[in-house]
Amino acid sequence: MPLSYGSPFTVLVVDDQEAIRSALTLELRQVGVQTVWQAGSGEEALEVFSAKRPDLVLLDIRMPGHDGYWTAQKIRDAEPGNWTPIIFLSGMDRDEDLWRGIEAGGDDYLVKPVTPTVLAAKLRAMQRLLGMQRRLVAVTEELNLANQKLNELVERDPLTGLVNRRGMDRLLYTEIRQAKRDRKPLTLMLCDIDHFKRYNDSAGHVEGDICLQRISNMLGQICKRPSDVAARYGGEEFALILPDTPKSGAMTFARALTQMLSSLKLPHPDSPTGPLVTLSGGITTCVPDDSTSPETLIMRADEALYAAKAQGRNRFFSFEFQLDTIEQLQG
Ligand SMILES: Nc1nc2c(ncn2[C@@H]2O[C@H](COP(=O)(O)OP(=O)(O)OP(=O)(O)O)[C@@H](O)[C@H]2O)c(=O)[nH]1
Repeated sequence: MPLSYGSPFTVLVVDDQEAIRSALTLELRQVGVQTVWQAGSGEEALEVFSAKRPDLVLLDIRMPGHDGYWTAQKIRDAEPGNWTPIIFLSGMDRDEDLWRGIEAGGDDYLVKPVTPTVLAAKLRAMQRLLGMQRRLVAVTEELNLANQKLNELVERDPLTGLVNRRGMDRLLYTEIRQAKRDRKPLTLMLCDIDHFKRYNDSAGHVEGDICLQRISNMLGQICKRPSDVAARYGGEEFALILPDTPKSGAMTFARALTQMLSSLKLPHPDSPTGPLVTLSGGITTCVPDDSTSPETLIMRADEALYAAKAQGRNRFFSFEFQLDTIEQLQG
């Protein structure tokens, strides 16, 4: 009685004797296999295998030229990480022959002649294994995807959608190493919304959250290069990691950022600095060496931020440049 294979099941029959190939093909068709490909040698088997990717290989051992052991080994080499069941069909019935077949990469070993019932039973068993292997691959892929998503979520700030502190720490570490390798300048900016406590106290926390989201959108937009990163560093503090950005470029970037923010005209309900939401920022730029660490960069940027606040807020300051964005405009 023909077996039902659910999805189409394809078999490659490899035997140097045409009569055996034809007889096996007939038997396979009788037990319900829709597609059977044939190959008369090891080399031909490899060609057909690569082109057709059958679900199962029935492989003769003794063939002129390359034998079945060689062919099985080559098939295994041709599909790293994959598995196509290989059943050896041979007239050799010693235990050592069976052992060698399994060692060479075969999954089962049948002694010719094989009755249709035995062949059907073996096909059924291999098909079951193949189904399990495919499910395993699918589940592994799903798991990898879920892990990837989870990692992304773990490094995302839910309120603003920016990279969070955890992600920033990882990326900063990576970028320091990269910049050190490339001997390229790396800039870190820490920015802080001015008088944000007063904003919250006056407009309420919900409005405060919306303000944080608007600033985050703007920071995300201004980071145009794929390697630039905008992160939410803390409550109302943000960090920008700008690879391959020298001191002068960092100041230009900070000026553009300030202009973009002022063009947004976000009202601040209670700021001594003015009627609009403003940012202060600390900038540090260096070509990292062995002494550079995320901590040292963050500390330097934080000190510069403190200086920007002390100089009157609504400006970005860089110790390396010894200028803030206001002085630079005036100069
Ligand atoms: N709405 C909202 N507020 C936050 C969030 N995280 C931190 N804050 C607020 O941000 C404010 C930060 O206040 P401070 O550190 O005193 O700084 P500031 O008022 O901005 O003053 P300066 O930085 O000196 O200009 C606090 O009132 C926090 O409650 C948040 O997720 N949502």
